[in-house]
Amino acid sequence: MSAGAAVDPAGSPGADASHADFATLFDFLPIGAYRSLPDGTQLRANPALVRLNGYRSEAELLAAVHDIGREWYVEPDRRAEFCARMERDGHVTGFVSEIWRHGSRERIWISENAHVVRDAAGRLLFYEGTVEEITDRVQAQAALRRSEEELRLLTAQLPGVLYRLLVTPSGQRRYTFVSEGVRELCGVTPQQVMDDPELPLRLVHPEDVPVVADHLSSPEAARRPIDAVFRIVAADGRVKWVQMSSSAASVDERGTLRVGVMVDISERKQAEALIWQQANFDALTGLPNRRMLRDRLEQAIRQCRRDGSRLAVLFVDLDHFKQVNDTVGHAKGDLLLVEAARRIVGCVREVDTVARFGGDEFTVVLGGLRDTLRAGEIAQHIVQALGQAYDLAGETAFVSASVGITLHPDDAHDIEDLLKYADQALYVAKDAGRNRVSHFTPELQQAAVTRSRLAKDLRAALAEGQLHLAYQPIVALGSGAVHKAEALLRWRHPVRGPVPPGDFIPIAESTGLIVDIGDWVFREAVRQVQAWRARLCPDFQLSVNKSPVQFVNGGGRHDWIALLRQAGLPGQCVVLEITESLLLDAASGVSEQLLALRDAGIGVSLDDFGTGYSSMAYLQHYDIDHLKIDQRFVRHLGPGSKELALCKAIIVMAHELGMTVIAEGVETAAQRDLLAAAGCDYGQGYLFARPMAPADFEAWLAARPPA
Ligand SMILES: Nc1nc2c(ncn2[C@@H]2O[C@H](COP(=O)(O)OP(=O)(O)OP(=O)(O)O)[C@@H](O)[C@H]2O)c(=O)[nH]1
Repeated sequence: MSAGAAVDPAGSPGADASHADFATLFDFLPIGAYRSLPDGTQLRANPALVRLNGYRSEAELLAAVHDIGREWYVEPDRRAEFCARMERDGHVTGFVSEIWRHGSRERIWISENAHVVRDAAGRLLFYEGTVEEITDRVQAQAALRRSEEELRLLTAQLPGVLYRLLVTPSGQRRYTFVSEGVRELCGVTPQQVMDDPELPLRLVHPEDVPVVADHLSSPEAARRPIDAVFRIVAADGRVKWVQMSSSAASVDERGTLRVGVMVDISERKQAEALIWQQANFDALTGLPNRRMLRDRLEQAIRQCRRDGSRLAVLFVDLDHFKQVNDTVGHAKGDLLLVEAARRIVGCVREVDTVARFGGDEFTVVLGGLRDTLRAGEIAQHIVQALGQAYDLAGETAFVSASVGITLHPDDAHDIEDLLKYADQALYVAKDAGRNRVSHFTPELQQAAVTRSRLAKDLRAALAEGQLHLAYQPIVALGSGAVHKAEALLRWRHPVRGPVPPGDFIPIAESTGLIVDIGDWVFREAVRQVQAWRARLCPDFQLSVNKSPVQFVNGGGRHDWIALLRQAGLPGQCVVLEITESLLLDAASGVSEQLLALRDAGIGVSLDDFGTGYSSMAYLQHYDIDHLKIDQRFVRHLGPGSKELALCKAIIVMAHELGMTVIAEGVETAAQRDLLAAAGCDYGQGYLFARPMAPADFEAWLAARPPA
């Protein structure tokens, strides 16, 4: 474009009709068209170009414009560039520049197409071209760029990756925005992803490709929302868990525009894995815990149903493990548990489950059993393995184990029953002396039901006055005098009648009821001894049994010594009968409690002597007043018998240690005479009398010849 009007724009006078046609086109073109000289002189401008420049007529424009190069382009260099290209190429296409709207000096954007027009001799005549105003387009693009930049800045600090993805109707994918977070998450740049839309797919962990591929399967799939969790392998090789959520933001003829976000959830996954591990496995031994055991057992039962095989559940419990803790300490106790777990695992196949059920109890599930005898063999093997010496950080310890076995489907079908029955079988193994294997039988279940009913009834028995004491005399063998008796607990069940003590006392002990019952027994005995001291003999003495359970937690709820004091009775009026097993328990403060009894003058009698551990060290260590020789020795007494030799030895030893001796279960005069001859102080048994109600006791005593 340039000033001046030297050249007739339509050509020489007499131009033909085709020129006139061109002139029409020129005038009505919706975009600007011009002719100018390389020096910037404007020759012609069509009405559209006149308007573009803010003039009313071509003449006005041509008169106003002098040098298009200097007057038009905002960047003066643009004209030089334009001319250089025209000279070099003979044309320019889509040449975009910012210019001044000539008439108003307003800045606008244009796009030019132009070419050089030469004469037949090749001499340059003029430039000819079109000008289209594209200000709106350029501004829209600039606005878009600005908003993209804003988006980039805004999202640069966000954890994870934000992206915009165009999926064309033919399924082609193009990322139109990827946030900076992709560097941190995937180790690639946003530009790399935008240049190579397949790159993100190549980062998906090979095993998780199906998770993602499903969403790419079709253009329809591209419109569905995605919420997927999968792994990626970042550019540096690190595997990360990511969660990707994306949905279609718009759908038009260009395709589906999706917006999405992908965040790193590796830490959450790790925490979940840890929580799962802690929820399902035992921290000490690493074995499945009770909860996981249930899952495994469920699976094993399903397998049995499918293939008709059987399974065995083994409850393995260490014997007297409490003593191990008490002797070597809890930390070494832990080492033993870990080693025990290892040994049990070593006894079974890899497909079997070994779980820690709790404390010192393990559960083994042997699946796919064809031969159920195998379960017993494995159980024996476990007992044997656990019975070997343990090296606990330099200290050697021994422990035995008991095992209860139950079978599916033979004994039970569901998990609850299987676990319950295995526990019942274990109870039997423990009861029979430990260090052994016991199988569940239906009778066990019956016995367990009876036990649980009795436990329920026993709670009511105390409140409802169903308990009472029977008294068995303890006779001085030398003189025949009776100044002592043992108070024995009896239960008359309203429906069952008398329940043997051997049936209900273990229940009272295992349920803790023995503490309340024991207190009642003591008070009742004190009341009785007070009465008999007044009526029968001023130094009458009653023995009362005290179970080891009553020594736990400081010895029960009531202070027996204070009770005696309140009754105005001396400690000497009662003797507490304890068992040897109590003395094994060094940790329960037994020693202190026994000392307190002695200080109060209450005698202590060691019951069933000779049947348990019978360690001489206990006799030396504790203050024991009386030894009761167990009836098993007395029953087989005969002249020259081993039992007689043992009784004699016990009597001599006890006397040497300052104790008196009472023989239990004396049933015949011969036994009485042998014991008396051996120096035994007292005898108790059916020969003299059975346990009796107080009135019967008094009548019996009254009927005896005086000592
Ligand atoms: N060292 C250690 N001891 C534990 C752990 N869990 C439980 N125990 C102890 O294990 C003992 C389990 O006692 P029980 O099974 O009731 O009794 P026991 O002494 O083994 O005797 P029986 O089972 O009747 O033969 C208790 O003394 C618990 O304190 C543990 O994680 N570590």
